[in-house]
Amino acid sequence: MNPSPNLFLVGPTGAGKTTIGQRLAAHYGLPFVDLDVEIEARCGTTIAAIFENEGEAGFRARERAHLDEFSLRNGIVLATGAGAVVAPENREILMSRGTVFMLGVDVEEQLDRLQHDRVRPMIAGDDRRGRLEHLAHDRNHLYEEIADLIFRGRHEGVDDAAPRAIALLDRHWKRH
Ligand SMILES: Nc1ncnc2c1ncn2[C@@H]1O[C@H](COP(=O)(O)OP(=O)(O)O)[C@@H](O)[C@H]1O
Ligand SMILES: O=C(O)C1=C[C@@H](OP(=O)(O)O)[C@@H](O)[C@H](O)C1
Ligand SMILES: [Mg+2]
Repeated sequence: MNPSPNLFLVGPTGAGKTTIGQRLAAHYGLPFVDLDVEIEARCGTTIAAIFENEGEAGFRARERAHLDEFSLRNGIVLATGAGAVVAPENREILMSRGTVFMLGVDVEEQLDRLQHDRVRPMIAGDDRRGRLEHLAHDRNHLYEEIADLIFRGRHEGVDDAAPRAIALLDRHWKRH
């Protein structure tokens, strides 16, 4: 059972916050919220269009407001976007309002999983490898800093990853 109010998924793009998050929510019988989906629904447009029309700063402002709102719910599984941890106030919100579960993944695996993805603005354009390496350098230490527990992704399908993540969480909750 989940003794803490919320479960927050953080980690790099393509780590599986959205996909594994849904599996975790279904397993524990908790509502699932994906911050990016909520932002798109509320704004009536796509993340890519928000970046285009308002710049990254506009998206970050919306991300901050949505995180503040949804993290106040009780007993949800919430998938953040990979950049949500960059703002210190967001890290504070995540640490103080739930269990922070980091899903890790390395650049090689990200390139493989996201090879057909054309909608994520932070990795759009040339030199995707370089962009991912840069993001990893800037952000990985922030995920690790706020994480209550860390799941290390490997080259495996979601059907193998999800039960591993559940087993890790179960062990964590038994100890806390
Ligand atoms: N072992 C795995 N764990 C998580 N996602 C995986 C795995 N293997 C493949 N994928 C795929 O990687 C893609 C990116 O996952 P996604 O949930 O969108 O990541 P995030 O929300 O963290 O950016 C999805 O298409 C997902 O099906
Ligand atoms: O890396 C980032 O800053 C972003 C990651 C995306 O979420 P995923 O982590 O689900 O790709 C989404 O929030 C937005 O495109 C910005
Ligand atoms: Mg996602």
